[in-house]
Amino acid sequence: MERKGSNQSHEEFPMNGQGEYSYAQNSNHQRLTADVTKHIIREAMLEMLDLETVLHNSSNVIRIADLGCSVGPNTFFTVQNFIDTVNLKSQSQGHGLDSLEFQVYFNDHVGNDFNTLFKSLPEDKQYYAAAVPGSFHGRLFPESSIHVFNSTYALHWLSRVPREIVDKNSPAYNKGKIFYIDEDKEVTKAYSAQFKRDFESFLNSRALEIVPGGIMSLTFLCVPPDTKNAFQVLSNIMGDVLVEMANKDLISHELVDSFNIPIYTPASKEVIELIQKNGKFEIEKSEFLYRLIDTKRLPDAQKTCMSRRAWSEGLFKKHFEEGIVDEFFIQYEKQLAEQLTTLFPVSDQNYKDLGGLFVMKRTLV
Ligand SMILES: C[S@@+](CC[C@H](N)C(=O)[O-])C[C@H]1O[C@@H](n2cnc3c(N)ncnc32)[C@H](O)[C@@H]1O
Ligand SMILES: [Mg+2]
Repeated sequence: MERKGSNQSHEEFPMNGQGEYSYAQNSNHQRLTADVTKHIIREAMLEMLDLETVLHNSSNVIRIADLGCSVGPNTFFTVQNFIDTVNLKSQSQGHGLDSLEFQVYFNDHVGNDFNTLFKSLPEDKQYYAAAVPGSFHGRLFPESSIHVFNSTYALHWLSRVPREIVDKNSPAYNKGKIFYIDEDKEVTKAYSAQFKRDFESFLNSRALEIVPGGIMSLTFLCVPPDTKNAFQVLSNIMGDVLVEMANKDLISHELVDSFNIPIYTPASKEVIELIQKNGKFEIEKSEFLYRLIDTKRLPDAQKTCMSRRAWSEGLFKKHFEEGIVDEFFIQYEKQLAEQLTTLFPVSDQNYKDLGGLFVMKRTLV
């Protein structure tokens, strides 16, 4: 049997597929983002997309891939927006609606619940659906085969926990914490370096797979300038709860020390620099989502806990004994109830729903 806590380099932590804590039932925030970004993506795409160029007179099939699609329903909504937009463009370029066919590839880790995803495909969908299992940090498609790439709320996942932060002899060893804080320069540096390696390899793979003139839209956690990193604050409260549980001998300190969340929330500047350094994509739009989403919602401890549980439960179950996971989330919700309104006063407009949207076009080669 796999030893608990021994597998920090393993990269796969799929969202919950079904039930009360499922991603489908606890991804409203991501859905809200999709609503907000829909029009920006559409506008940018109408501006940038040239069907004559991307189809290259070879076929009438448009291939769209959603990377890190999870189990739905958000991915269906996102994909439909791309199809509607391509159809609009097609009309305006005089192609006529009937001439185009759509192939949609749903990508996620092999362990993703693709059955749940495919069982809930919209009945009236206007595309052919296929699954593409595997990590988007590497190659997924043949060269020059995809016209539109999308990824929503997935690219902040690292391919692994950075080596240094679990190495007891490294200055970046993250003892007693499960995430980075900006003040801890060595740990932050290790996280940032891992993101850089991962994002570079993502961009290199996509640059090969997308056709010249193809469109890529990326939305993920990322920190606009001068903004409080709410994701970081909420993650470190998780760490405090674990340390508290270890102090009560419910889990071992060793297990807490070796546990780390493999997510990085880059600064928007870091992302833009990496795209520019890669040189294969021209950015048409970069927007910060915190300005766009309604910030008047009260922080709600239960909802916050549920939505974080939907994406993180797999991580916890893999590392700790399954029996303590419920107790952990009960304690976490209690802590959130005590701290949320003080940490994030409603009057503070600068912390919520941080994220970045980057819409770009593959340069012509
Ligand atoms: C928070 S969900 C987002 C789902 C959906 N895109 C949405 O907006 O609701 C993140 C998804 O990214 C997937 N993911 C993370 N890293 C990945 C990787 N390297 N390759 C493929 N999928 C990945 C996770 O398995 C998860 O299903
Ligand atoms: Mg740790």
